[in-house]
Parts: sequence; C-alpha cells; structure tokens
Amino acid sequence: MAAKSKKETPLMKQYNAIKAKYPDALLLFRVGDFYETFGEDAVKAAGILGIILTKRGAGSESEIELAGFPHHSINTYLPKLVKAGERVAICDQLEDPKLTKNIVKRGVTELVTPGVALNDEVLVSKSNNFLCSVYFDKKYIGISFLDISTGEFLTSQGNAEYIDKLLQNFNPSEVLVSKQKRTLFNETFGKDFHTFYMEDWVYQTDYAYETLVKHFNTKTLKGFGIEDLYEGIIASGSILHYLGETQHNKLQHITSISRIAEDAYVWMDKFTIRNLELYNSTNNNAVTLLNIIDRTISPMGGRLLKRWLALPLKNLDKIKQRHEVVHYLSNENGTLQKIQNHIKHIGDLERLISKVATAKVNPREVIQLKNSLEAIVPIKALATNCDNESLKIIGDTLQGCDVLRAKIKEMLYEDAPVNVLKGHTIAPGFSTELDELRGLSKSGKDYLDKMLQRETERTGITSLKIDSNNVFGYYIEVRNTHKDKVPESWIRKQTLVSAERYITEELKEYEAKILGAEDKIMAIEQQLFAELVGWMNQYIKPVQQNAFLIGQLDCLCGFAQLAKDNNYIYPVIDESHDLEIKDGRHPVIEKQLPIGEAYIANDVFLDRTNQQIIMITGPNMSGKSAILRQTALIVLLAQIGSFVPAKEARIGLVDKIFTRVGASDNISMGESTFMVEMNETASILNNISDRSLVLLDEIGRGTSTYDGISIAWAISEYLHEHPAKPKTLFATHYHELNEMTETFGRIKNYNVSVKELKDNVLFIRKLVEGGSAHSFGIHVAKMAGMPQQVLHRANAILKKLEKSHSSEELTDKVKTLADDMQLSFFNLDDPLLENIKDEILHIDIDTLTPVEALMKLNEIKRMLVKKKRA
Ligand SMILES: Nc1ncnc2c1ncn2[C@@H]1O[C@H](COP(=O)(O)OP(=O)(O)OP(=O)(O)O)[C@@H](O)[C@H]1O
Repeated sequence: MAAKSKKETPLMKQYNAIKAKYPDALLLFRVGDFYETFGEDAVKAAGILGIILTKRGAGSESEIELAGFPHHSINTYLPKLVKAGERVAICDQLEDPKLTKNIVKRGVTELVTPGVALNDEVLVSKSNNFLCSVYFDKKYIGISFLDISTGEFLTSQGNAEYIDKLLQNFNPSEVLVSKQKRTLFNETFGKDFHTFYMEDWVYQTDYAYETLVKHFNTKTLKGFGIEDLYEGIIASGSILHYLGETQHNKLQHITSISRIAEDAYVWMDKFTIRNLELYNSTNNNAVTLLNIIDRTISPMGGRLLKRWLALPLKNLDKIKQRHEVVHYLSNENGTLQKIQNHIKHIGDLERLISKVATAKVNPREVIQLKNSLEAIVPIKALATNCDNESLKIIGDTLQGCDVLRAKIKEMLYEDAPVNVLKGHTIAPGFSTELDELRGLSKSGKDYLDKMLQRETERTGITSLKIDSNNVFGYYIEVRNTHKDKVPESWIRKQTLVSAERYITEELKEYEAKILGAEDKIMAIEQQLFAELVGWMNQYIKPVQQNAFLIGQLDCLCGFAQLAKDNNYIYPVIDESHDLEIKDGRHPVIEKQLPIGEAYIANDVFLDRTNQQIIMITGPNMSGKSAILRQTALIVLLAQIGSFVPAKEARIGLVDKIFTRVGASDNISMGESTFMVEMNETASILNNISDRSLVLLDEIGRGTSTYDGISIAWAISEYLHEHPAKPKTLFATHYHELNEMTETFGRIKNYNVSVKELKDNVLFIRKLVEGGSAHSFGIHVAKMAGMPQQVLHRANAILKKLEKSHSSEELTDKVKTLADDMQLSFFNLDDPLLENIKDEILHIDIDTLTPVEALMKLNEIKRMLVKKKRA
C-alpha cells in the first residue's frame, strides 16, 4: 500500500505515485546507492531478506517503515524475493542526479515475477522456467507456455483433463488467468499454482491475434501451424501482453510459437505421471526416473530430456531414429567420449542468446557464448563424418557461426570482466581512438613514475610517493621526517599523523590528461560493447538452432552412456499390439537395492488375443507394484528413444499409458479416498484405445472387501469385453479374482512367488503362472514388528476365514469373530497372560496396603520380564 501522510516529502510523493501503479508488486525504489522499500513492502522485504527494518521520519507524522540494501547487491536479494513468490517492481533513477536540481526522475524499469525471470540466481539450469496463461472458453481451454530465459513459446488447447496434464508436465512457475475465472481455475486445477489474475479484456481474440502477428512481424499465424487454435491463440496473446506490462519489451529471441501436438505423443494423464514418479515424487527424497536416466551434460540437454520424458513419441520412424543413434554411439565409444567432452565446454547457449536479445548480457557471457560456439565446431565435424544418418543431419545443420565468433574474438579481451564499467573489455587493435586514449593514460602513468624519480633526486626525499584518492585526485606524499625538504612551489593539501600531502602544477596537468582519458575509455568501451550486442541480435536464430541440436545430441549421448553404464538393451519397436519383455527390470529400484542384493528380473507378455489381462496376486511387499511400474517404464523409455533395462524387449507401439493405484493415503480435495479412486479409474475406462497399456494396482482396496472385489471384478470384466482390448496388468490382494479366468479367456493368472517357511515367507520375486491361494499380509505385519498377540490372533482369524466358502458364511464368520474379539480381549491364548489375569482377579483390594500393591505389581512385572527373556 502507498504510504499516506499529510506532510509528504517530494520523494515520498514520487514514491506513492509510482507505487499506486504497481499495487500488487513489491517496489524496490532506488535512492542514491540504495534500493529502498517502504511501508508494508519494507516489512515483507525485511522478513524475507533478513535485513533491518527501520523507520523513516521516526516519531513524526510521516513516519513509515523502511528497509533497504545497497544497489550492487540486487543480484543477491532479488532472487530471494522472487523465490518467495513476490512480484518485484524495480524502480530506477532515470537521469543522472548530478545533472538535475529537481528531484531525480524515476520509473519502473522491470517487473520481475516468478514466471518472468532472466536472473541466473532465480533460474535452475536444467529446468525451464515457464510462464503460463490459461484461457477458459465454453468448449475448450486454451493454454500457452513461454520461457523468457530460453525463448521457447508453446501453445495448445483441449479439455480440462488435457490441460491439467500439461500443467503437470510443464510445471509453470506462474499461471496467468482472467480475474473472472479465478474460482473456475482453482476448482478445475487446484490451488497449488502461483497465479496472477489479469483483466478480462486481455483475453480477446482480435487483441490476442494482433499482439502475436505484431510480435512475429507476420500477416497471419498460419506459418506456425496454430491458426486454427482459437483458444490457444488467446492464451498466447495474453502472455505477450503480460510481458509488455512487466516492461519486458526486448523479445527478439522469441522467434516462433509452436503447437504442442496432442496426437503426436503418448498420452499419460497426471495420475500416471505422478504414480510413475517420472520427475517428481510426493516424497521429496525419493529418486525419480529422471534422476536415474539423466546423463546429459549441458543445460539444454537437461531441459530437453525433461520434455522428452513428458512427451514420449508415437511416431515409429522418429523413435527408431533415436534408437539408431543411441545404438551407434554406444558402439562407437571413441566418438561418444569425444562428443561428450566437447559438450562439456558448451554453456547455456539458449539463455546466453536470450540475454543478448534482452540486452542483459555482460562481456564475460559474450566470451562464454563464443567459446561455446567454438566447441561446436569439432562436434559438427564429428557428427558429419559419422556413419549414422540422423547424426549426419545434426552435423550438417549445426552452424559454425564463424563470423560471429571472429567478431567477438576481434572485439573483446578473452578475460573480459563481468562488468563493462571495470574496463579491459574491448580488445586492443579494434578502435584506434580507444588505443590512443589507453596509450595516453598509460604514458601519463609512466610520466608520473618518471616525475617521482626526478623529484626524489631533486629534493633528496627518499620516501616520496605519488598516489591518488577521490577527494583531491593525485598528490605527492612526504613523511614528516622530510617535511623541511619540500620545495616552496608545492601546495599542501592534507596533513596526516605521520605525513603531509601536496599537489603541484605539473601533477594536476597530467592528472587531467589521465583522468580525462580514463573517462573517455570507459564511455567508448561501453558504447562499443553495446554495439556488439546489438549486432549479435542477427545471430539469435542460428544460435537457438544450435542450442536445440546440441540439446538433442546431448540427450542421445546420455542415452548411450546410460545404456552402457546400466546394461540396457536395444528394444524392438513395431506396429504390432504385443508387449514382450524378457528379464525386465525396474530402472529405479534396481539402483536403490542394498549392496549385494540383485534385482530379480521378470518376463511380461501381453497381447490382444490370448493374454490381454494379467491378474497378479502375491503377498504384500512381494514386488507386484514393481512389476507393474517397470512394464510402464520400459515402454516409456523405449518410446522416448532410450534403450531399456531388460534382456529383450519387443514393444508394439503404445499410445496411452494409464496407471491407477488403489487409494490408501491418497486423500485429496476433501473427497473420500474411495471416491477419488473410482473417479480416476472411470477416466481410464472412458479413454482406452487398442494401443493402451493399463496398469491397475490394488484398485478397489479403498472400500470393504466385498465391494472391493466386486468393483475390481467389474473393471476387469469391462476391460476384457471392451472392443479395444487394452493390454492390462492388474495387481491385487483379492485372490478371489483368480476365478475370473474360468469365464474370461484372455485373463491369465500370475503370482509373484514366495517361499513359505515355518512361520515366515521368503520373497523370491519371480512372476510365475497361476493364482495364489491366500494373502500373506500377516507375515509382513510380523516383519514390521507387530506385537505377538495381534499376530497370533490374526492367524487364528485367518484360518477360520479360509475355511469358509460362501460369502454369507464368510460375513457371518467375520461378525462372530468380531464379537469374539471384543468379549475375549483378556482371553488371549497366552498362558502367561492367563496367569496374570488370575493373579489380578484374586487380589482383595479392600485389604491391600500400598506397599503390598507395589510388591504385587513388581511380581507381575517379573513374570513378564522372565517371559520376554525366555
Ligand atoms: N524384482 C525385485 N527384485 C528385488 N527387489 C524387489 C523386486 N521387486 C520389488 N522389490 C523390493 O520389494 C519392495 C516392495 O515391492 P512392491 O512395492 O512392488 O511390493 P507389492 O507386492 O506391490 O507390495 P504391496 O502389496 O504391499 O503394495 C520394493 O520396494 C523393492 O525394494
């Protein structure tokens, strides 16, 4: 809020006027060498940054909270504010304070928000930082994503489920929504996103279209293939509008917009992405698939791999091309190593060139850009000479950018500084004027050295020193012991404890030359550097293209490296509907096992004629979920172009992967867990295709046993009878479902084998044909340290239950058993407990003294301790 007071100083008046324009941003107000915050902003900033909160005009009527930091610390403090979710308006001095008698003109030069950041400290190198905009229309929802730090701009449209999935995949840092759709957005997509609400008028077709064609300088949007995306266009236009509002007007690096083609990629809904823990996990410490497979070296590769993982391919040729490159590179170790070594020297090309476009690049970064492009030269040569078509194309398409590199080399010192004002930016030989001034400045300094020598000899003062400070420039310093030898012509300027400082006519003359030259040098260096950056803008597209190609190459090299390190194989991928995995492994679990423990590989075969649905039973912890997930992950890895953890794999192209895990700890949005589970499952049943892979893990367990069995049965039956005949793996505790094979020909029973020992089970973890007779939950309870009495009782109940056959009988049994349980709480089978019970019942409380009571208690305790030791 703006600070209000009757006695407003001119500065506060200016502050309040600017703040009123940015009411929802935290305003950093430049005053001299400081950025100040006032009022509520100051309270917030002090809290987030841990800086001191003081008061301006303390005690007076215009008292207001104040917190600030030195302007040069902006890169330390700004990211902290943005990471804390603040929108930060940076208000700078727009004129040189020395040149005006009035109050300095100030204005907001940039509005930094979580989705619009170019600052290295805010950005994570291997992650995109997407700003997103969502537009709700009657039929579809439009969405667009823009990463201003890399220039990527994408759009799409679809139903709520699809948009939800995209939001999950792209994980935007900030989502723009029209003010009027605030509630609708929260209801549809939840409240986890950092949202900003814009005026409704921004979301209009004509305005959006105009904004986009104006930005791209085209007549239509046809060339981008998004012309018919009515809702997508509105969402995209609104993003550009927002960038304008936040003072981001240098956007030449946003060179195109592309459509996220829904049909081109494997459909995975958000539950599946979550369940498979592809790149996020509900458990922060959990290792994700991305952690295991990411062998990329460059930031571009890291970001692209995430995208590939979110959008696995459905196009057979494209998948095969990637596999062929991985195959080639994993066999050509020398080439792989060489390419990877060169990639190590490539910086974040995409973000560097974006900084060029936004004029935020510094000299050192331009050198980095040049060196990165230099590292591409040998990569281009290696790829072009490869014996693989796709690599050759990458090699041919990579741009040498010779002129750009030569120009940077010609213009800049190799060790140019971060700050152009530090000097030593423009290389010698580029500008005659600059070289002359540098010569002058240097000769001026040489002259001073000579002068010092001459004066020392003339005066006989041995400790004579020439130095300079900000107050009176160059001076000669004489220690007190030699004061009497100072010539009369010298003018005394300053007296220190042990020395005096003088100036001379000659000294001042040369000072003017040196300082004048230095000021000019600085101005010329700044100007030439700005010219270079402006000139570099013509290279935005080729550099972006290089960045993309290097990202691809990096991902493919990463896959080859992964295949070698983790023993992955070349999967066969075809148009069939079969899925045949021999000795498949879970890529993440196999890496997490304790040393010495080997992952037990398993075969899985599914088709649409004989074995469409596999019903997997087995005790808890036996590895059912692992088999389900590894099957999905193997398919997914194959379709992003990677090799897979198996001995052999033949995969008929999959177009949708669904996984559902029965609700247990899955409570969300206030609905009952069972309801959530059923909703999620319903969405599968409504979307299946003949190329879908469905994985159901303990579906139905969120309700009572009989409900659960009935629902699981009905779902399996539906999937079996559905004309699409989707390939399905169903893990369940309900061994009753094994009976389905009698009626449904394409359902097959398997179980994850275990060996039953006397009173324990040994997990073999092999998937074998056949159902299992009962659940082993009690054994797991034992392993978990459940008290003996409970285990004992559970076994007794289980035995009785297993004897029953009809469901009615079963229900009756369960009921009587429950009654039994209540009545006989004390009637535990343990003879010791019986003894204790007797002891207690025989105590005559009326005649018992306190000491006797304690002794009795001690006796009981001893009985128990004895038992425990035995
Ligand atoms: N094939 C395997 N080889 C080695 N260890 C395995 C294998 N499969 C699973 N495990 C280990 O066993 C643990 C339990 O596996 P998983 O969660 O798949 O069991 P589950 O049968 O689904 O259990 P629940 O029914 O309780 O969900 C895993 O976390 C993993 O550590």
